[in-house]
Amino acid sequence: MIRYETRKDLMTGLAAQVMGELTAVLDQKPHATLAVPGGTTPGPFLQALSEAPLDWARIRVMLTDERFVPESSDRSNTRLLRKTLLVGRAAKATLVPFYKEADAPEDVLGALSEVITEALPLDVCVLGMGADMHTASIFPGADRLQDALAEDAPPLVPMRAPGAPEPRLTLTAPVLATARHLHILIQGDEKAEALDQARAAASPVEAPVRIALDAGARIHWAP
Ligand SMILES: O=C1O[C@H](COP(=O)(O)O)[C@@H](O)[C@H](O)[C@H]1O
Repeated sequence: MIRYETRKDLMTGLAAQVMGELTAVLDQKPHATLAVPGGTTPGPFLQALSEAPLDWARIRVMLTDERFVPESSDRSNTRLLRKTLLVGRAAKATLVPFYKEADAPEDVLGALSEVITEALPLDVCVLGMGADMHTASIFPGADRLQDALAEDAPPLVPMRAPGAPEPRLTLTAPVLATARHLHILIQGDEKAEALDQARAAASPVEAPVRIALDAGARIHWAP
């Protein structure tokens, strides 16, 4: 685990690492795909990354997961992305959509899966984690947990869980675990304790963040 002294150091330090990884990827191929989390943690990291001197026109940006709410909602991860990352230099990046208006995520699953699949595999993936050890929108006790963890899971699945107030769409374990560069971004003692609990857990069924831990993700933490 990389321990930063302050949350500011955490956000700028991770942004610098992601910038380095994206630079190396773009040296090797025409396009790079970056996946980032939503939620309450990553805002300052996304802001720091938006100023990185990268050839953003060659970068596709997607979320690791989305709450099934319109962008007008404060709970929209897409809204967070537009306000923090897709500004300044990074405004030239291509946003891979994770939401389309409909009654239920199942109604737009086919269309979204198509565009998301075209942008895979992930070159760089930054994941968040909840205190309940969920990552992306793969929650313990979720209705389609086993589907999302399966080796042959499709890239995207809808998810409903007791701890999630709205339905979700999430990237699945095979997509996350095969990202070329994989990071977990967390802060605070509660998350550090949850991570210890996940390390001790029997499997990703109990602690979905184990998908990333077992795949060798680098953990970035500050108090
Ligand atoms: O609901 C979500 O939760 C996780 C963790 O979010 P945080 O607010 O505890 O930082 C996040 O990684 C995920 O993208 C989001 O949809």
